[in-house]
Amino acid sequence: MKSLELFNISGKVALVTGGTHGLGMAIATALAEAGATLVINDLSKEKLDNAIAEYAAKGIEAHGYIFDVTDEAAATTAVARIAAEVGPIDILVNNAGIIKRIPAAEMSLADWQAVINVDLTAPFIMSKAVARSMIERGGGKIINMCSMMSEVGRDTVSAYAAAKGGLKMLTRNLATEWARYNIQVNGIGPGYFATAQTAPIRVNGHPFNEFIIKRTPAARWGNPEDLAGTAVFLASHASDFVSGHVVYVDGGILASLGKAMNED
Ligand SMILES: NC(=O)c1ccc[n+]([C@@H]2O[C@H](COP(=O)([O-])OP(=O)(O)OC[C@H]3O[C@@H](n4cnc5c(N)ncnc54)[C@H](O)[C@@H]3O)[C@@H](O)[C@H]2O)c1
Ligand SMILES: O=C(O)[C@H](O)[C@@H](O)[C@H](O)[C@H](O)CO
Repeated sequence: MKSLELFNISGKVALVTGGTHGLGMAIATALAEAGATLVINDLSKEKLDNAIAEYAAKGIEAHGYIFDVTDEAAATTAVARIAAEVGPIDILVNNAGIIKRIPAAEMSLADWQAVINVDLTAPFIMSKAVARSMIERGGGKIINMCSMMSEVGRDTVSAYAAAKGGLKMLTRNLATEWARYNIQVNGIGPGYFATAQTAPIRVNGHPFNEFIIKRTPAARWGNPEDLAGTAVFLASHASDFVSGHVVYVDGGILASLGKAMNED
């Protein structure tokens, strides 16, 4: 295979959970542009309908399925329906995620568990739901959406950091168990990206907004499209001997200690 052909994923079925907007939509768009048949999921019909129209405007046909990724029975049923109606899933992107920014000492157990359920337990549920068919068919690709918080902490995001750190280790463990079946399990660790999730801390004049621009060596927020190349790489034959890694797409944040106040 010639090198660029390695990135062609024509004929593959890709499911992007929570793929109705933001980072999920950017990744899903990249996978569809590289040839994949696109399936997206989210919690509401309204979100799916809006997203399907947005994909259609880009010339992409997206198949939408409503289910909660934390509900094992619903997720397993949906994966079987997708296999019957669209085709068995070759590429799973565990993208659906939530964050609750609450100081640890004030966080309720219910809030903690909600974050762990969506950000850590659901990727386990979804990976398990697709694995048997991938094993039977000789391989597959699983991509987990990790975070800067897979590596470092920050005030107010203890549950999110625990989940995303756990997701990095789930990635390594599933990679270990399933490499023998030609299933590659990897993660993408986005730095700080301009999406709805970061909207509350991205407003002009907000100290965190200034901090991120200063703290990121590339001196900007990421645009969702910055993830496209990494997503296609990890979904394609180009990464067939790459497993258990998290690729950080962060404008250099993790490589850098940052600057002191007077070092501008
Ligand atoms: N935005 C960033 O800067 C950033 C950085 C690093 C990692 N991430 C991660 O990337 C992923 C996508 O981020 P985003 O900013 O686009 O998020 P987002 O909140 O904009 O979108 C996530 C989607 O997941 C859906 N979802 C939530 N719970 C669900 C459930 N139980 N079942 C099905 N769908 C559910 C939501 O409805 C939403 O549409 C998340 O996992 C997030 O933690 C985001
Ligand atoms: O409050 C926060 O610090 C942010 O929301 C992060 O958690 C990012 O969304 C992202 O996951 C970083 O990689």
